[in-house]
Amino acid sequence: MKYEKLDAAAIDTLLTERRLWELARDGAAISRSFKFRDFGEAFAFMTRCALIAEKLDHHPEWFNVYNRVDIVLSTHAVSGLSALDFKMAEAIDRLTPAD
Ligand SMILES: C[C@H](O)[C@H](O)[C@H]1CNC2=NC(N)=NC(=O)C2=N1
Repeated sequence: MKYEKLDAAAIDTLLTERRLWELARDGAAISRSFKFRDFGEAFAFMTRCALIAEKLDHHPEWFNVYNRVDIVLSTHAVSGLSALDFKMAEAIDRLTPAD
């Protein structure tokens, strides 16, 4: 397996570098919500996320309504979090100004 399941201590450490994300699903995922001016901006953001997802071969679970995008990251192959989720979160954070 290329990416292994992270333990709670490793997750805690990585979360300190990813302040805008929070643990979800009992520690099996991380999540962050985004708000944009309108649907066009939200969808443009999702398009950029999709390109990252394809590049990393790691795909978000997400929900969009109008200007809101909720993202949940989890590694299905390990039924929990792997380093790839944090790599993806970091890349997504770089798309948006810190809010
Ligand atoms: C075959 C392919 O590499 C796998 O199915 C990838 C695709 N994208 C993925 N995305 C996520 N979030 N978790 C996975 O385990 C995963 N696996």
